[in-house]
Amino acid sequence: MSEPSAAGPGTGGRSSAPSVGRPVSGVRLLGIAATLAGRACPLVLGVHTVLALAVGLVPVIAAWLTKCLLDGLVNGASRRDLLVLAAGLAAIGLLGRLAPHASRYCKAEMNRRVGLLAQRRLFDAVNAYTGLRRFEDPRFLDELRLARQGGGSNPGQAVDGILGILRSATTVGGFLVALWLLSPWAGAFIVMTSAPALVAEIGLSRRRARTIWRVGPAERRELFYGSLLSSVQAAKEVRLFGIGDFLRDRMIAERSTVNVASRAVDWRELWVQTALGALAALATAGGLLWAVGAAATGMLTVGDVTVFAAAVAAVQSSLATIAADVARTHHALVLLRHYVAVVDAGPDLPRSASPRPTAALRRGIELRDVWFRYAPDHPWTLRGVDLFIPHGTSLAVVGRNGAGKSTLVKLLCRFYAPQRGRILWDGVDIADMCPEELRHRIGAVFQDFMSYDLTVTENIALGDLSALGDPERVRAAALRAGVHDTVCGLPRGYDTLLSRSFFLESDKKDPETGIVLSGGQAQRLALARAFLRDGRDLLILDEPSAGLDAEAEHEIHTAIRTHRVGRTSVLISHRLGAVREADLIVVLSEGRVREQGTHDGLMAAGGEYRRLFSLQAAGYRGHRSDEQPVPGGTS
Ligand SMILES: Nc1ncnc2c1ncn2[C@@H]1O[C@H](COP(=O)(O)OP(=O)(O)OP(=O)(O)O)[C@@H](O)[C@H]1O
Repeated sequence: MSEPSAAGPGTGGRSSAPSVGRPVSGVRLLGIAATLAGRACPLVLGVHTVLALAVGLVPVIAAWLTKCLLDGLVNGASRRDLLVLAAGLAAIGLLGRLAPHASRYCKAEMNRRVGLLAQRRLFDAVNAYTGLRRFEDPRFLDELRLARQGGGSNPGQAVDGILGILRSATTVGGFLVALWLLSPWAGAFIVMTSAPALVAEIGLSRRRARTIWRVGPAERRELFYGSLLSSVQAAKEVRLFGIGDFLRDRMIAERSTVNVASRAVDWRELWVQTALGALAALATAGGLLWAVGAAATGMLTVGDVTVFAAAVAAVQSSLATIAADVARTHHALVLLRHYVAVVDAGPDLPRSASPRPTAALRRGIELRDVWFRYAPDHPWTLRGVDLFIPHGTSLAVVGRNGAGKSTLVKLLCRFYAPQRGRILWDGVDIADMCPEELRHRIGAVFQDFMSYDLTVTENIALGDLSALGDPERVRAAALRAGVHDTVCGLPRGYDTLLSRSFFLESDKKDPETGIVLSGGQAQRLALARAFLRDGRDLLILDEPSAGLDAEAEHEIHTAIRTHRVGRTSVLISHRLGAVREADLIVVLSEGRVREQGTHDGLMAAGGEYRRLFSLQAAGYRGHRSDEQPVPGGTS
């Protein structure tokens, strides 16, 4: 078959680079934040809103009652009226004292509940990505990092910011009405001198958000170098090669880049806010001079001057608070955009609108002219692979590093979609199936298998969660993978935690709090996890014995052979001795099927397989492969 010219004729468009959401307007973001808060805690949100209004009105009512009381005292009002005013002032004072505490509690509770819901939705969305592409896209990883950073708190902060604006706006509105009653010009003057703060703060907040996004890659690299310097996996090489200082310097260089950017924002904030503060102070002084002058000429009463002084201070501080809240809300909304981008990104692989059911495998799996590359600017990894894996047979895939073996099994699991060609499960394109159903029918050990910081039982049972409450099944899988005896020797057997990360300082020396397995032992656990998925239609084993000693490898391959009998399996291994009993051996080279057949057939054919096999066999015997070639099929 000829090489496809672009990323995608036919099915090609399926695996083009993922797009992460569309631009989202601020209003929509606000709506999303409010909806999250409304869903997570409607009652708390309601109470918080009422309290915001009440707290906003308290200073206005208090100032007006004070004015009435003072004017009443000066003008000789009745004792009863004065007492009513004093009682009103006391009640408002009490409300002013208590409401902020209740408001703070509501805010914290709202943040907790909204954060929980937002995190759940974020990871629901992440779990819904069926492919792997997004996790390899640096831009998406930045979005995800910022979404995780702010996803828990930003929706709540945005709503709280809006309530803060509502609270301050109530205060400003109330005092403006009061000022307007005293002198409309005074009100206008105060607003005009305070408004620039709003505009400036919004500008500053935009700049800060842009900076956070711009320094994202540098922060990621800093984290990467930092984790290398502190990870146990890297510690050996870091020390042996003496690269600690080199990595530290790179980490510091990244931090310095971030610091330069954030310092520039802080510096701008400093002088803008200083200028605004000076302007506000001048306006206050000017306003007070005018009020005192007006009182001296009898234009204002003593009470009026009190209201005016309170209003000037309150309007200025409330407008400054509004500016800060607008900035805070804007900042939270800008970061919320990353959360929404991840949540709204949609499927990363095309899904059939009406998926075909994935029935138990009967005939076999066929790859028909499969072409695949990881990105449009990458070379082809698979180039027109044609292959049939009959049901109930074992297929071994061999080939040199980078030949495309692991890629082939990743396509079988539909972690990626081929740009051209089809993979058929009993004649049905797996692209037309539900990926979850397809994967339910597959058991696998991947080359880069996982070790989880969980107990032994959990590490195995993750292969099939229904086994979590079934110790017998877990034990049987461990026995088959040859790790049962090791587990029995652990401090808490199958309940032993396979991590030293979660202990308290006081338990530091207690091995019962957790242990670390050797690489080979961990690999056996991964194998047990795959064996637990007994009865699945396809078993994939990508280098399942790479980390094992010779005896363990022999044992494991015997167990795998027994397990594979009558089952459809794909085994990738560089140890050719381990694959010779496969029903079909395929040699991949540069993304193409070079040879296929049984061990005997391929040895007799005298091609690449025979060359590789002879090379390994000679290596074991200690002489050169070209001195004594291995007789076909018998070595
Ligand atoms: N996630 C990825 N993104 C980009 N390129 C990749 C990715 N994974 C693999 N490749 C490239 O695809 C090619 C085939 O890789 P693959 O892992 O399939 O080879 P392999 O035959 O399994 O090799 P090995 O024997 O070393 O495990 C390599 O050139 C590799 O660099």
